[in-house]
Amino acid sequence: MNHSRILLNYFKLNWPVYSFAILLMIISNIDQATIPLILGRFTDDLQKGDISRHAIMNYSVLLLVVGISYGLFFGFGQFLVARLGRKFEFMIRQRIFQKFSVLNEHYFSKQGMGKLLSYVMNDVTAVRESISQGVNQTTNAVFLILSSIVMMLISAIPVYLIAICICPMVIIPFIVVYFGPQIRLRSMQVQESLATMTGSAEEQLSGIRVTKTFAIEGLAQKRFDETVDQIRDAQLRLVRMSSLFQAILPFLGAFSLIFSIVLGGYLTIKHSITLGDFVALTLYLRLIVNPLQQLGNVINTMQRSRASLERMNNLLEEVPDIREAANAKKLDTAGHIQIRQLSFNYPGSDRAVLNNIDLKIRSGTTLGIVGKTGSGKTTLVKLLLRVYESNRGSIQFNGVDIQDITLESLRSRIAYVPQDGFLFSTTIRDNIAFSDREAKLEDVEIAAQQAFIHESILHFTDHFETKLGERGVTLSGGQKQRTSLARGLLKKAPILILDDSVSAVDSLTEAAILKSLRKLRKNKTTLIISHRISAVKHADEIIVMNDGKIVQRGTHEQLLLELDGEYASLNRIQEEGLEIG
Ligand SMILES: Nc1ncnc2c1ncn2[C@@H]1O[C@H](COP(=O)(O)OP(=O)(O)OP(=O)(O)O)[C@@H](O)[C@H]1O
Repeated sequence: MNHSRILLNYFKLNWPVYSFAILLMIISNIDQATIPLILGRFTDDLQKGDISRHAIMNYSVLLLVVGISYGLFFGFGQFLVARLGRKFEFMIRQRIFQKFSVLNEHYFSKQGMGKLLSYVMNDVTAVRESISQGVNQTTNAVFLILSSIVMMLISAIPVYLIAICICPMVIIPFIVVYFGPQIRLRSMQVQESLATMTGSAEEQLSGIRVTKTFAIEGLAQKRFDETVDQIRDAQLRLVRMSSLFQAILPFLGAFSLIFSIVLGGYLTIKHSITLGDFVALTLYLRLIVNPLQQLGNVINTMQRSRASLERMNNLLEEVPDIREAANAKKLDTAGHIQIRQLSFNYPGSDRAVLNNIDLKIRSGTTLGIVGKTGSGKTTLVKLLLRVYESNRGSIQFNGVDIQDITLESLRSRIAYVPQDGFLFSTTIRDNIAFSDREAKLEDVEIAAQQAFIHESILHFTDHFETKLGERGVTLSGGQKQRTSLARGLLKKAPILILDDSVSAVDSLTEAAILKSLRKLRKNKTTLIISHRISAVKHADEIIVMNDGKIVQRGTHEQLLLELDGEYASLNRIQEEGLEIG
């Protein structure tokens, strides 16, 4: 896999601006490389003693022109490169987010939110910095070194003297080859530990309420501290290695200068070169040390960002587990839902969560699903929504296999109300009108009435415009569930799935909601998952699930007749408060 492809594509797309910026920087470096030459000539003129006021003036103006033009060219070139870097950052963040929206639940549960946040924040920034610094500093360094060498050759400094003085710096590429991979490995460890810390911070903050009620802030702190310690250790290992690498470069530069004063000084005394040449030579060598160090910096940054680039690239190339078939069709009518011999295990697990499920949900009927926790009820719904998919057995909507239906049309035909419906930090109205941002306030109000949350909303100062979340109102568990239910009802989908959606609501309100739903969903397909018999007893059919299998099916009355059955036991406990058999 070519990890640099994202960068290459970006460079290809923006090559005119990059070329122009690089040209500006090349000119600025040529400018800068003339300074030692000018100072060398000035020294020679000074030594000859025939320097006039006019000549001093000329040298001054020349240096001023060089300084100003250097500043202009260099500044504008750098600005263009930095701007392109920011554009890259912006574009990649958008692409990553687009990718997140097509990836499936399995990917998110496998990766963890903290890691994914770290991709969006740390990795993208690391790559952007490496592009900007890479282009700026590499261009500067390479062209300053080249122009300096050319200028030295143009002057009367003997080639052998230049070669000897530059000799110690030739070792630099070998040092880079030695240090590069080690720096890369250590920087990968830093990025990994940063991601772990972000994940831990995210988890600790999300669970802060639980932590506080259990009074275990100390334990939470300890867990977080461990991740910070990991970062510190990884950072220190990286800093040690990079500092050693960075220190060797100027050290070699100092060697070059020693050579120049020993050999150059000797040649000056012998009058083989002029004092001006000697001054120019030392100035050039000084001038070259910085760009060489810059090259080191660039290599360091590049090595560091390679790991980030690799992760970003892997993410962008991640193929969603669930994809639409090329010839997928829109689901026009939801129709009957037919499930045949459906079995399923979650990716990476060999435990069958669903086992040979055979079920027909006739269009316009209500199906009740009960069963112990972990018996596979929610999993069945996830397969109906194609959040996960199984290759054992089949699901058909209106006679069409689920895999031949477009994901958008499938999911827009189903309104799913989970037990813990997530509410966004926006207004109550926006939360309810989630599936249709253009919905009229009137429709939002009707949905709220149907979910029996309307009255509570009117108690808030801003009514439906009340903000929820961080800087807004916090709803109770039951209010949250009813808001989430209103969101599902507003969708007016042909299929409604309530997954334990009113479990946090008091019994009286629950009964009222269910009664109103029966009217509302008359002749519309509805699936009600619940632990309470009262929620499903009016359903046209009820299935009882146990360990991934349907162990009983029938109407409420039929199931009650099976006295030894799970359903009758559950009913006895709930209705009559009796112990199981
Ligand atoms: N993403 C997942 N990865 C692996 N296993 C999972 C995943 N989600 C659920 N499971 C497992 O699948 C089994 C069935 O879970 P499911 O959520 O379908 O049960 P449920 O009947 O809806 O339970 P409840 O009544 O408590 O909501 C459980 O053992 C659960 O641990």
